Amino acid sequence: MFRAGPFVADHVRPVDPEQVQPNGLDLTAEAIFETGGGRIGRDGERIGERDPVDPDPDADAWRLSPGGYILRYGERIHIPEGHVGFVYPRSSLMRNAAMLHTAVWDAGYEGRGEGLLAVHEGIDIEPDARVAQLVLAEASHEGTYDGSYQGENIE
Ligand SMILES: O=c1ccn([C@H]2C[C@H](O)[C@@H](COP(=O)(O)OP(=O)(O)OP(=O)(O)O)O2)c(=O)[nH]1
Repeated sequence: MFRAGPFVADHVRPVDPEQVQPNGLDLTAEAIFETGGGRIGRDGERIGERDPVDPDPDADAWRLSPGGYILRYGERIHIPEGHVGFVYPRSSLMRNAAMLHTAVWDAGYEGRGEGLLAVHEGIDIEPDARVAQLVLAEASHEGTYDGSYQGENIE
């Protein structure tokens, strides 16, 4: 069973009331990076160097041309035990021919995670704008997340 938005909100900080949705919680864009040069190996992986994209001060927005970017969410997310998380793009993002590609959010994970922002036609995104939605589904699991991204981007 997927949990309601207010339950998801209890596991995310900070949260503004307008982020709480019927079935999940909207996530905001905190930073956007260009990247490249990573490697996925049989026994490990290397994440490519990050180059932050600066917002255009005149437009008060990241002015993104077509390409792939890493987007970091502004919220600290904790996936509670007994659950698994999924992130979807806001449909407004998708309707502007941009997409967030995401992976599985494991029980026990805590951090400010990231997604792959694919821009197909060019788009302006304002810093701290809502771009995605986190949903939590009840799930059985063996153990909890203890990988290299545990606690990422938390001061
Ligand atoms: O779109 C996503 C999906 C997941 N995560 C976070 C939560 C998840 O628990 C963690 C690790 O994800 P995953 O297990 O898929 O990563 P991995 O590459 O297999 O790393 P590890 O070896 O640490 O499991 O990254 C994100 O930031 N973005």
